[in-house]
Amino acid sequence: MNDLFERDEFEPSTAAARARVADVRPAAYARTRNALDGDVTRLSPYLTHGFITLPQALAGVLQRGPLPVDHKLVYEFAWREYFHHVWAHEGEGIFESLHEGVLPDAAYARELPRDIREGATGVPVIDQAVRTLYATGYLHNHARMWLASYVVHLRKVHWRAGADWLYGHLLDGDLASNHLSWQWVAGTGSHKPYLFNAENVERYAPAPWHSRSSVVDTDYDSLDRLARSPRAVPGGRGVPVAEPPLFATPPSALHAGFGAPAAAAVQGQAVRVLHAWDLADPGPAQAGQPGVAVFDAAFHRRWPWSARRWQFVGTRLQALAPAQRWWGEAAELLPALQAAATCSGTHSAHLGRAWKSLPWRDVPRLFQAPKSRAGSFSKFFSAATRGLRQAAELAVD
Ligand SMILES: Cc1cc2nc3c(=O)[nH]c(=O)nc-3n(C[C@H](O)[C@H](O)[C@H](O)COP(=O)(O)OP(=O)(O)OC[C@H]3O[C@@H](n4cnc5c(N)ncnc54)[C@H](O)[C@@H]3O)c2cc1C
Repeated sequence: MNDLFERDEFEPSTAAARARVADVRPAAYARTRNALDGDVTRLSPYLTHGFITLPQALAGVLQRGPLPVDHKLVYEFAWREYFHHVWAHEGEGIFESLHEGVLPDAAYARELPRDIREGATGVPVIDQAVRTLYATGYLHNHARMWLASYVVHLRKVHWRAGADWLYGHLLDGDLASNHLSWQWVAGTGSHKPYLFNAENVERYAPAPWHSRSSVVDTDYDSLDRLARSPRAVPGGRGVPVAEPPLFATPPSALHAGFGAPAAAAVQGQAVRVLHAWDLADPGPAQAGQPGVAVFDAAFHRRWPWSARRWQFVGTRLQALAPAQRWWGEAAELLPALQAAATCSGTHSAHLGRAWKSLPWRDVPRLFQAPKSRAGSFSKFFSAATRGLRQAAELAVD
């Protein structure tokens, strides 16, 4: 494995998130963002887990100079909100194909083959991506697109199997961005399949990723024919790497800090309710309020995480809610919170419907989304930026 991504240590603090914002160089971003060693922000774990919001991130970037509203960075921020807009309208529907892709759903296998999970396909770009994912919990957007395209269009594995696997290993795993991006690559959420070849990899990735003489070393017409044929290309026999385990409960080192909900501990107090998607510093109104961290066991049974992600989230929650970290079903956690005089916090769509009963504030949005479901990203973006010229005219914080 090359050491291109070894520097990707994600420290679970808002100082680290702010430092990443301070490092953003918008002109270089726009010019180089497609390259694996390009000037991307690596903000995604912090955005997913609510260390910082998109309005705050953009405000930080704009402190160093104005940007037009259609700047590439603003545009990429908008993808995140677009996917959440689609999730808000489609709900559980995002976990099914939004429409038929190049082949019917039944043409794809429902399990991810072992050689892909073990980074042993023999196609360097794929095996490098899997190793980087397991080593860092982060992948550049282009690497995610290559991986998803290979899984779906060449190996004929259903996008859902790939999406569930990738979600578990990412530090920034976000159900809307992840599952809808897989659908975009698969062509079930877009109008054509995303395909790539060895030449494309050579343009944007370092030498160890180059994949000449492999199945992707061909032209786009041939790739399109492969994508439209129900026959999978054969798997590989490369050198395997162990897939890190996923955990539906916090691994033992962290588990010690979690307890059953304890109504008596919050009786009559004003508390800040924290969860994995709201890891921001306390707002002015919350200063001095005790934090209660809640983990909804049903969510984690359905969506297990890597030890790295548990560590990232768990360490931060330990700092924010040193005394009360509750683990249980929503039906136990919510009644215990009712003992508090008031509860403040920020909602996340990752928490189930039951959690809507708390008096949360909504996640602050940068873009004013259209009321009805936008049929495409470009429709969403034009509706949300109509009449605006400068990024500063968005809802920056
Ligand atoms: C198959 C696949 C799976 C993905 N899964 C996730 C996921 O689970 N969580 C996640 O946050 N992103 C996901 N993405 C989107 C994108 O790859 C990551 O947001 C991006 O690579 C994160 O790195 P960055 O912060 O350096 O991005 P930058 O390029 O620096 O972009 C800045 C921010 O803009 C947003 N953004 C940029 N590109 C996209 C995009 N295509 N879609 C949505 N938001 C975007 C992210 O919040 C990102 O942090 C996925 C993309 C693909 C193709």
